[in-house]
Amino acid sequence: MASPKKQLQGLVAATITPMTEHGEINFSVIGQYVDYLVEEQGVKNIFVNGTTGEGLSLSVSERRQVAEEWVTRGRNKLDQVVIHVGALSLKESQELARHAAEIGADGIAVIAPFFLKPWNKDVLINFLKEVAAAAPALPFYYYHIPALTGVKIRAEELLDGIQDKIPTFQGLKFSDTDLLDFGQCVDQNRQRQFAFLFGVDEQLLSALVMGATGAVGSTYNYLGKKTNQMLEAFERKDFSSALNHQFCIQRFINFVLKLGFGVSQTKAIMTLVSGIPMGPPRPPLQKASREFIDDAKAKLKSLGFLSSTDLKDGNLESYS
Ligand SMILES: CC(=O)N[C@H](C=O)[C@@H](O)[C@H](O)[C@H](O)CO
Ligand SMILES: CC(=O)C(=O)O
Repeated sequence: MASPKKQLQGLVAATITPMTEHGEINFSVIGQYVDYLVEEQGVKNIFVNGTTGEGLSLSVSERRQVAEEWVTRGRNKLDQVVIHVGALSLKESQELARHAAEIGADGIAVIAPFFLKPWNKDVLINFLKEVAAAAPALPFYYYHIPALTGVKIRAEELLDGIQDKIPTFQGLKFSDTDLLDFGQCVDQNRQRQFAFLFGVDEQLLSALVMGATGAVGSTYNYLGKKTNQMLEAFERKDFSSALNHQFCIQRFINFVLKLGFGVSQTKAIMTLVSGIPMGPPRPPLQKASREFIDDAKAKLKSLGFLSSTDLKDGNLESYS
């Protein structure tokens, strides 16, 4: 069993993998990035090499280096560093799990393999179990993201009896809008000290009502402060303020979703708000358009997420 650790709570930023204009990983800005999250956004947990981090577009060697850099730079600054180690190859996934343990990460997360897919709960559990066993001292999180993996096995079903199979199981990152499934995960596991981490940032308040203990998301990179205000309002049972904060966040996310929003756009927005150059995404993804950036910038400004002194356009010069 994993050593009883402090439960993963509050906001977890799904980190972006910064890249150079030539498509190589830009390790040099990760130190600054850690400081930015902690000092400017009040976010002290990270989720590395996930969807936002283009984890599945990196080589195994790159994933190891990225994980190591975040753990090193985050030491004594971050509370927890969770590494996503999911891969299509069980061997690769196990290698990454072992590596996460070696470098002193605080946990590992795994998505369902999405090419040759598990067709039922037991088959999926078996795969996850083999990965978890490669890092027997690390808390294990299942990353449920059916829209991207195509694996629609309900999380509620998966969690039923999971600790018997995976003794290090510690929680769920739930990136889906099915609040019945999410609520039942919480309801049926109340006796257990699991972390229930919600992954749809624009609906977090509803998930808090349903029992979420934290959240992992891309927007906490740059809307962490605002989202923390929502969490605080919820804590003190000031639901009308909490709702106002959620609506404000929704106005931004709704706006960008309509323009077309994904990892590329997240990289551009983070560059704009933090001033730290995130660079382009890796193919098949393509850089966000100049038009997207102009529109997003105007929206961020009008919602008060970007003060005019924050504008660090220099880093966006390569967008055209
Ligand atoms: C599919 C995806 O990347 N989801 C992210 C995390 O799970 C979220 O943080 C979204 O980016 C966010 O909720 C906006 O839709
Ligand atoms: C959003 C998220 O959790 C991810 O990028 O994996």
